[in-house]
Amino acid sequence: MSVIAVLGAGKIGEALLSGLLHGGHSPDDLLFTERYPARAAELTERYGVHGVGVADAARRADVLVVAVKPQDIEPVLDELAPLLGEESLVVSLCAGLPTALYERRLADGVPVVRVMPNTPMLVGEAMSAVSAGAHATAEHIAVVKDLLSHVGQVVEVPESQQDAVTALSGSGPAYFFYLVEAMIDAGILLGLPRALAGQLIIQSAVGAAKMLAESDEHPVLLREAVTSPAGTTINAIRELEKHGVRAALLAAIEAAKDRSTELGRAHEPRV
Ligand SMILES: NC(=O)C1=CN([C@@H]2O[C@H](COP(=O)(O)OP(=O)(O)OC[C@H]3O[C@@H](n4cnc5c(N)ncnc54)[C@H](OP(=O)(O)O)[C@@H]3O)[C@@H](O)[C@H]2O)C=CC1
Ligand SMILES: O=C(O)[C@@H]1CCC=N1
Repeated sequence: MSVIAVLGAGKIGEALLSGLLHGGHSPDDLLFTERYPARAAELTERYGVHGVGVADAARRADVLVVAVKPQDIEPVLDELAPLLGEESLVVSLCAGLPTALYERRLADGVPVVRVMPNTPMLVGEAMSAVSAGAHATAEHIAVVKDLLSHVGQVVEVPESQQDAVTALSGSGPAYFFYLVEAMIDAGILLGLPRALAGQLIIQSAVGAAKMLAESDEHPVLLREAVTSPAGTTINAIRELEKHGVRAALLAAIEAAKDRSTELGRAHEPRV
């Protein structure tokens, strides 16, 4: 099995380590780098995976997964540049950062695959989208797809769609958590105990997600089946429409896509 090093084991890096371990990877085949020794020690204790320096990771790993914040990428590229060659495989999870950035900064021919995953990776339910950079072959894509298939579903998309994917599925779990949080608050408003409101809404979300995943029916039809004539649901839907919730979602997701594009532009060469 290939050795995988996660550079920057924060929220998504840790989710990947945890997901891969749950998916059957051995801790001996995983490495990570972290800036602070206390964070590294915490991860080693939690997962039995070893923290190493970037040079060690580059030497020992077959696949280097970059999971630092886009704003922190420059020093990581400086460190990696003299260490990697065509036999390496770099996988970037960073929102907005194009494969061309890595290709400009790393040695000629280093293959790079851009991936947008999401945090349900922690429970083996990630949605990941992969795109090949200029030097990544079908074999590199197959390696990355296989890796990510241990922690959820994987699709391949043209890199030109990655900012939109980031706004939809990369950030997507946050929108659902936000809705659940607001709906639990509605339960509180109606006088229910918080624990009960939480149970009612979370199980409704799980059930609705399962129906969406397992039935062939369009979400509109699933919603219509809940919306009885002159019943309760239509009163709620009228309020959602009145408050522009659909338009708010369109605008919110467009704003997330714009930010992803902006994060990439921040690293374009100055002319
Ligand atoms: N969170 C999410 O849901 C998703 C995030 N992503 C992408 O993943 C990347 C990471 O995001 P997220 O996990 O949320 O962010 P975090 O800040 O939680 O994780 C980044 C980690 O990288 C560490 N780090 C920074 N620089 C270095 C370095 N030079 N060497 C080693 N470690 C370093 C940070 O340490 P320190 O804390 O000390 O700064 C931190 O632990 C981003 O690019 C983001 O766009 C993609 C999909 C989903
Ligand atoms: O908010 C962010 O920038 C990252 C990328 C997608 C999800 N979280």
